[in-house]
Amino acid sequence: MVLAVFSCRTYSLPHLLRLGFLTKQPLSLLCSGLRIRGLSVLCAQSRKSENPAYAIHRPRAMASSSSSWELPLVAVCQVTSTPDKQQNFKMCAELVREAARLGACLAFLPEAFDFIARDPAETLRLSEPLGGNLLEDYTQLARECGLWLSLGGFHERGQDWEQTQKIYNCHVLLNSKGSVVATYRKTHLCDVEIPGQGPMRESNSTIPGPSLESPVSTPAGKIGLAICYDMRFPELSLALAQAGAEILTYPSAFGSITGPAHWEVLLRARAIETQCYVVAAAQCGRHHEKRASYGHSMVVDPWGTVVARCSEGPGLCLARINLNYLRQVRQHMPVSQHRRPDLYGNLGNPLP
Ligand SMILES: O=C(O)CNC(=O)[C@H](CS)NC(=O)CCC(=O)C(=O)O
Repeated sequence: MVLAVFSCRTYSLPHLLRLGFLTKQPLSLLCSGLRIRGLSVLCAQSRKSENPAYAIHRPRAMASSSSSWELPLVAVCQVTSTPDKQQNFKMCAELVREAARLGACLAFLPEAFDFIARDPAETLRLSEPLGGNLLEDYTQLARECGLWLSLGGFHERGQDWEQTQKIYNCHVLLNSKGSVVATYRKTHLCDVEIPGQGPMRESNSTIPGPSLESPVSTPAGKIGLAICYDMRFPELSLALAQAGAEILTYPSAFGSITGPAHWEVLLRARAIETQCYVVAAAQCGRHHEKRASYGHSMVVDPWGTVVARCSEGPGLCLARINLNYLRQVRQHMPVSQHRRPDLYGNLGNPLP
């Protein structure tokens, strides 16, 4: 059951359908709702998913803002990657197409959306260069759907593959024409041993990226790129915010022990201290015998409120990005002007 409140506005039928509401609504109710001017219309939608394999969590209706429907809508996709690349693409493509149908201008996929392998040797074997078949498939998907894609962590064979035989964990941003607009290679690698979670030795297969990327303008706002474990380093998020980021992204494959303890706290802290939106698409469920992820993809607003979230299983959630709200938060509490680099130095090097 999804509730949507339309307040004090008249919407065209195609607009509503593009927003994804009312698609399963009896036409009579749909039309009666549309005819009423200057009134709030409350629509209850019970949506029996044709595909019970994943869940859709729609944005909360923003009854107080009559213009909220014009704000950019973003979709956060949650999947369970396995070593089967084709199957993973199928699942991701299905969610991206659903995101486009619901009116999203940008869809976020998690770290390791391409695959999660059983060991470093398999990771290296399955990896591809940016110019490979998998990225070509995503280029076509972005074009077909007409939306931007944040591909949260691609196992990339870089230019140095022949010498190093190691890869980069590369966050790729595609525009709606399928062109690569930006790449960021994960700079903090996750080499940790948490009791009960199984050791993570990312550096066995992966080289740390050499630099941060300047935030990128998208239809939803200026996006600062990061990946998963990077969220534990507030210096990085402050550097991105200082360089103009309005949305920070942390596509992730968070562990099942650190997840319940740290995931939401870290994401909300990054949002509050930078006064940015934070978007975190996550892996969920069991990838193979040896590995599982926490899920709970979410969008946090610049005040620290979780405005959209998935639960444990595959699916997507949606949120609207309101940059006026972001500016208000920054105006009311101008923390960036109160910083004291004379006491603790500049946090993070300035970006180019
Ligand atoms: O392995 C791959 O194929 C892709 N890379 C990952 O999944 C990485 C390294 S193992 N995972 C994390 O960074 C989890 C961090 C985490 O769980 C925490 O910070 O608590």
